[in-house]
Amino acid sequence: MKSGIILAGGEAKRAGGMEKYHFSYNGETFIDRLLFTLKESVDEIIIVARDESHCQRFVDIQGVKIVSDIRKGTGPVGGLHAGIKAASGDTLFAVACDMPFVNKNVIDRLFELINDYEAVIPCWNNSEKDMIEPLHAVYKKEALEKYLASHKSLSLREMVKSIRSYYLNVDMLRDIDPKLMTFVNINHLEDLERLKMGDFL
Ligand SMILES: Nc1nc2c(ncn2[C@@H]2O[C@H](COP(=O)(O)OP(=O)(O)OP(=O)(O)O)[C@@H](O)[C@H]2O)c(=O)[nH]1
Repeated sequence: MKSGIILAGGEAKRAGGMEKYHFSYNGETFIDRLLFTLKESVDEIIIVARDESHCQRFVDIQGVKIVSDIRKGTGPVGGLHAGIKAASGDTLFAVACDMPFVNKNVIDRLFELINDYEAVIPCWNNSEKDMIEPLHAVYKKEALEKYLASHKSLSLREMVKSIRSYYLNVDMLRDIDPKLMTFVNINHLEDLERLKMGDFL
């Protein structure tokens, strides 16, 4: 069984404390766009809010589990921790809520490639960016549980290092997402303006 975990907490300092999941593109909120896409690829969806009162913002959404951080203030990895505890799937797609163009075919490809690995993490190996995409990645729940249970202070980077990951060069996804729009993420209000101007398209 596959789970999708949407991380919706955090402080969004770079976006002036706004709720990034509620940003919109083409009249659709980011969270609605994500839910629409994830429903096609996973068997259950979990939204991880920052705390109980933040959970209330999502209660009208049908057919999803809503949980909040247990280890509060620990960033995205804390959100993952709470999401994993609630997940019934053995494999999961973890995604940030600030990604408006997440692509179903890309998610399916990441799930297909996991085989005996503990994670499939897209990575940029070129001049555009030199980074990995752990918040648009597929993980085996068991591997994350092991890390999270045995570490008092949580670090996404450390977690990723400690598991057996397949780092998938993003160029391998261009056949299904030529401009790699799936990885666009909106962290700053200026990014949102650029999105509205069509800069990312
Ligand atoms: N549940 C939960 N989600 C988080 C937490 N921190 C970040 N996120 C989510 O993880 C994703 C990536 O977050 P970042 O952009 O790194 O951090 P942020 O707090 O949203 O933004 P900045 O304050 O600008 O760094 C986003 O979808 C956030 O909503 C957290 O502590 N708990």
